[in-house]
Amino acid sequence: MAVAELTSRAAAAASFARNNANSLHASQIYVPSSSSLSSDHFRTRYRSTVLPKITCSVNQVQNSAPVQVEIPKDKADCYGVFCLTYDLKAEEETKSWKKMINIAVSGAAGMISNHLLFKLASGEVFGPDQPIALRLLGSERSIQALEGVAMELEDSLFPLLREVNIGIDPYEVFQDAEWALLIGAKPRGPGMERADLLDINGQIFAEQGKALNAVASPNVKVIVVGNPCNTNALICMKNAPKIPAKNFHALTRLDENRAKCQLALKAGVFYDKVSNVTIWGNHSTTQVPDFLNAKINGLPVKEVIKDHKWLEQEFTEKVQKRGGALIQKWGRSSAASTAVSIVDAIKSLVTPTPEGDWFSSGVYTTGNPYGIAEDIVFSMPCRSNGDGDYELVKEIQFDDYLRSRIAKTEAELLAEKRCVAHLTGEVWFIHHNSSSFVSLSEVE
Ligand SMILES: NC(=O)C1=CN([C@@H]2O[C@H](COP(=O)(O)OP(=O)(O)OC[C@H]3O[C@@H](n4cnc5c(N)ncnc54)[C@H](OP(=O)(O)O)[C@@H]3O)[C@@H](O)[C@H]2O)C=CC1
Ligand SMILES: O=C([O-])CC(=O)C(=O)O
Repeated sequence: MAVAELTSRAAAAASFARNNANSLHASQIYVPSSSSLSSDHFRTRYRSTVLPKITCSVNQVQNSAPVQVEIPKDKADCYGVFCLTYDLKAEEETKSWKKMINIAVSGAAGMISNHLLFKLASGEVFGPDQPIALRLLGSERSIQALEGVAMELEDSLFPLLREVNIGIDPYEVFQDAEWALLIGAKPRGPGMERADLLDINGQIFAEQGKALNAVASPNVKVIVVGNPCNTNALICMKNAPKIPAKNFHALTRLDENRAKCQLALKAGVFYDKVSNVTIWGNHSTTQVPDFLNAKINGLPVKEVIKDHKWLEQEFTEKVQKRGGALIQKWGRSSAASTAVSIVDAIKSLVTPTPEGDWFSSGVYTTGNPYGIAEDIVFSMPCRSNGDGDYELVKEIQFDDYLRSRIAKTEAELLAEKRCVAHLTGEVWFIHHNSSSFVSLSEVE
């Protein structure tokens, strides 16, 4: 296709391309054969009496090894308009643009991605001067659909979208990723809890953690969306020891947004008046939407909403169970609002947090100032100066109610962690004297 045939928006893309000719060649990755896994079996045992809520059915597990796949040369091909390479010379409008960033998205043919990818490509997330490359991960079952996604991206003529790669091998697709948005995972259906997905989805995040460790940018920021997202994020992090633990997030921003909406509704204000909302803990029905520290119009929520029983019961439960309520209505889990909340989560890391406010994210607890158990991924209040990193907020109040609720969600995450010991490299034993769980590190 000649540049002259492009429309004006695509022509703008072409002008950028001339300026960045070296990096502009997108490849579509077709991998016909499935990955090979090693069969290094070992056994892990669990006792349901200690952990009644989380039951693990994994008795025999496979250790995954790096995916070994060969990409036949004749199959390597770039995708449509993203194949175009241009000769040099910048045009005026692209001169001030930033260096392109690589964004990897798994589950790219799924419902959430179908909303998210177009927001990323539009510039809404990283800004109107930030060109991006999308690296889309699918599977053999979704490769056709992924091509459809790439076609729609092509047809949208986004000036900032410079490259699109699609593939089914995370070791290819995650190459040099600076952001990894890990969405691909089975969603729950009606009547299920998110933790019921651990057996099915946990392995995905072990494999993808290894791939990120091997090929992504060393400072890649990882947002895990696939459920149960906190423990999946922990699995991913443990399999990627070269990447700073602080870079891993589990998406709890949707819960924060839901909490803000319910508080606004009750107080009769627009939701932009609600701030300082923390979701503590797990993205599950034990999560704790914090109304003690939250504010409406700058005032403590408890001063504005006097019905404290409503806050403790109806409000809390509504936020905790919103995902399930939506599944009952839709027959599938929330997708559009999840995509919006992923956008919010990224923007919170790449723009400075407004003075005095904070945002929630599921992050690694080691070194946390709240006394929450170490070595889990727990939603906590964060602030960022906009460089992609964050700090935990120190000035937080606790009361007995908040502490007891936090303890419950903490216990659930510790139980989930034990269930996935085979995926995090930690092996747990039942101590023969005390009948309690001990980890290998405690035995040694
Ligand atoms: N943290 C949060 O706030 C939220 C998290 N979620 C979670 O996000 C995940 C994705 O949701 P959504 O995009 O709606 O789901 P979809 O079913 O639309 O897409 C999920 C994608 O995951 C991949 N996948 C991997 N393993 C499986 C499997 N065993 N069964 C089915 N699909 C699989 C598939 O892609 P492929 O074939 O290419 O691998 C599929 O396209 C789910 O786990 C869901 O629970 C949803 C809403 C909110
Ligand atoms: O409820 C689900 O399974 C999907 C989800 O995580 C949410 O909507 O919060």
